[in-house]
Amino acid sequence: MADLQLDEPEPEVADDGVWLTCIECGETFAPFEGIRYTCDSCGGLLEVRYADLPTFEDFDSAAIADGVWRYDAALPFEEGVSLPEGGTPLHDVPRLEDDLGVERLRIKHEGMNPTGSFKDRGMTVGVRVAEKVGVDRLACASTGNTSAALSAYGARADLETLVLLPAGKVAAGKIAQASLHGARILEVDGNFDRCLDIVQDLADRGEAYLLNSLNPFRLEGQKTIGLEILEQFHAEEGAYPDRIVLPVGNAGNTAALYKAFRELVESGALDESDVPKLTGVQAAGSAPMVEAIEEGWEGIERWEDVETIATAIRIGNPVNAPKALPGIRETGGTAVAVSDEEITAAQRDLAGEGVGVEPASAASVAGLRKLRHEGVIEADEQVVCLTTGHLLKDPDAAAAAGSEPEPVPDETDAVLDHLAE
Ligand SMILES: Cc1ncc(COP(=O)(O)O)c(C=O)c1O
Ligand SMILES: N[C@@H](CCOP(=O)(O)O)C(=O)O
Repeated sequence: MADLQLDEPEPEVADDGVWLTCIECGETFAPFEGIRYTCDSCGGLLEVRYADLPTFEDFDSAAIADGVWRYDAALPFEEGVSLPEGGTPLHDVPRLEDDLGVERLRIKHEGMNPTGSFKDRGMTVGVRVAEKVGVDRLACASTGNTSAALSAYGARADLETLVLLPAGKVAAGKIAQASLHGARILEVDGNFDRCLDIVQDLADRGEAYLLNSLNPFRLEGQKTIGLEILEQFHAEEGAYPDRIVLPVGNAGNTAALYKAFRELVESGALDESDVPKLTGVQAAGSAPMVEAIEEGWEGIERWEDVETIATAIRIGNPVNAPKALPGIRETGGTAVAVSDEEITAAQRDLAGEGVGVEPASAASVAGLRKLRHEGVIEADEQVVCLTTGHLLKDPDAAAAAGSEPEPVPDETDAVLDHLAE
């Protein structure tokens, strides 16, 4: 990794060893005074910085199952608004591992979080910050999972929650969650990126506290995915994974995992050579990050028209691209686009090993298959695929990918006859 950029001296604005730094111009800000999501001077993305960076010994609670707050030494607080979250399984998938022909394949299933996706890890920190800075209303744009998580954590904190969703493009389970947790749901006649434009406008006008991944505190919670993978994999396999393959939408996870690894390298806990290669997967119908990597561009170009069965990653303007593109490049990773057919096939592959995921999550395994086929990922690699959301999030996609129920009469003999057919 060329430039870790984490070694700046603690600025005067720091609060208890925590501050915000602009990744573009380096300006620093007090973390909890005033509300800002981007740099006042240049509009660049902000990153949370710490005077003390942790080593693995600082993660001292008893078990991985303790989840996000096991990693409080890497976070701005000792506790958050918690349901609780994290501590997700790292599944073995022996048949898929064999079929794909890699030395080791494990599945980090973030669908096992309280609202069924990794977003909970970000919200436990983000909603805690909302409490600290004292806001009346939380808001997000969402392809579904962010809204489900924000609604639940907003309800937990007893804060008003507003979610803006692209009309007709959000899976049923996610709308049901936002609805029952009591969020006000606005269905926008436009795609996710337009919803986020509007939420940013609302936030700039002081109408709501934005809790998309543009909010740097969200990514602090999501860092714990990377910390957990390293600890779990090392405990069970005796080494760190060579590569982490993950679906990419707004590119928050790619940015968050990269930051987790940079901080560990900076503290001396992780050797640079042990940092896993971050490998992003997008749906072919919404792949601006893949385009930027393939073309060698410094930044992405926004895609106005996006379409995919994986509605969670139907995103044409990934806001975290300035943090995530270096994450992919500096770790020696890559990015690949997969078709909807490849995504559905991977969803079936995972389900066949008992791991139920939504389409966007299956993109990681589809991407691994494609890169393995192309020889980019080699047979001797130890790989973790991140599956980001639970199968029940999108029951329609699951039913369409699965088998049809077979009608039978209510007689045992008739059932046996049917089975014998
Ligand atoms: C299920 C699921 N997978 C993957 C993603 C992409 O994650 P990121 O936006 O962090 O790239 C999202 C949302 O963006 C999601 O909801
Ligand atoms: N897939 C996301 C899109 C928004 O991502 P965020 O991480 O910026 O909140 C969703 O579930 O809405």
